[in-house]
Amino acid sequence: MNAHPALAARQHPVVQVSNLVRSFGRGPNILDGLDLTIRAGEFVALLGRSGSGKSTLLRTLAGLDTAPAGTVTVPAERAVVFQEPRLIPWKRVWANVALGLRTPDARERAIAALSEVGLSHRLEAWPLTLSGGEAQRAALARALVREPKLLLLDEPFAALDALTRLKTQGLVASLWRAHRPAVLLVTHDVDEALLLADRVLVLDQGRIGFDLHVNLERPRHHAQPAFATLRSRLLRELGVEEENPEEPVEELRAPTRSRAPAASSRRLEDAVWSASADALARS
Ligand SMILES: Nc1ncnc2c1ncn2[C@@H]1O[C@H](COP(=O)(O)OP(=O)(O)OP(=O)(O)O)[C@@H](O)[C@H]1O
Repeated sequence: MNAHPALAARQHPVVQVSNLVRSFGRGPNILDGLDLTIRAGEFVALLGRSGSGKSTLLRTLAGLDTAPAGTVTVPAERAVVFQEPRLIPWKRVWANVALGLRTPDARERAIAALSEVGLSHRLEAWPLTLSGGEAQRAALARALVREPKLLLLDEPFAALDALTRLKTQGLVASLWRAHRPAVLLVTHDVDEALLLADRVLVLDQGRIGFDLHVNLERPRHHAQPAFATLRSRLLRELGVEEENPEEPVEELRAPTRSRAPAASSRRLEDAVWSASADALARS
C-alpha cells in the first residue's frame, strides 16, 4: 500500500550533506567528512561539545559559509534564527517581519505571522522596545513568514531567562506542529533536544558521531523514565558524568569534579522542568 501523500512528502530528504569538510586557515578539519540527511518535516537537534563545529555546520546549511568542500543540498526556502534576534532597529516590528517579502500582501502576511507568535499588540513597536522574549518571537515570525522548508535554529533560547525559554520552546513546538518545516536546532541542552526533536545528533570529531531516534510520545516530560534513559545515553555520548541521586553525601562532596548540583538547585531544576512540561502540554 502506498504511504499517505502527506506522509510520503515528509519522508522526502530536504537536506543532503555528503563528505563535508571545513577547516579555518591552517587549523585542523572542524568538519571532517560529515554526512547528514534531514527529511521533510523532521525535527533534528544537534548537540556537541563547545567548538565541535555545530554553528559551522548550521552556517553551511544556511548558505552563510560557502568555503567548505563536499556536497550540500538544501532547499532554497530556508530561514535562520540565531541566539540574538538581529532585528533592524529603525524598522517597525511588522516591517522587520515583512522584510524581503515581494508580494503585495507582505504586510498582511507579517501581521498574521506576528499574531501566531502572540505579538499582535506590538506590530508598530520599535525593536529596541521589545523584551528579549518578544524580540526572539519576532525573529521566529520573520523566519516563518517565508514558509521555509528548512528552519535553522542556532541556540535560539540560549539568551532567554529560564521561564521565557520554556515558553519559547513551547511556541517553537507548536509552530513546528502547525507548519511542519524540517528543523535543525543547535543546542547545548540535552533536555531541550529530547523535549523537541525526533532525532538527536551528536557532532564529534567533525562527523555525526551519534544519531538517536527519540521514540517518545509528545508532549514529553523529563520525569518520564524513558526520557531519563535517553538523557543518560546522550550525556554519556557527550562525555558528561551523570549525577547519581542515590550516592552518599560524602562522595558528592569529594573534591574531584563538580558532579552534582546542590539539593536545593536540583529541586529548582525539577520545578523548572515541571513548568516546562506544562508549557509544552499547553502549547
Ligand atoms: N570564521 C572563523 N575563523 C576561524 N575559526 C573559526 C571560524 N569559525 C569557527 N571557527 C572555529 O571552528 C571551531 C568550531 O566553531 P563552531 O562555532 O562551529 O563550534 P560550536 O560547536 O558551534 O561551538 P559552541 O558550542 O561553543 O558555540 C572553533 O574552534 C572555532 O574557533
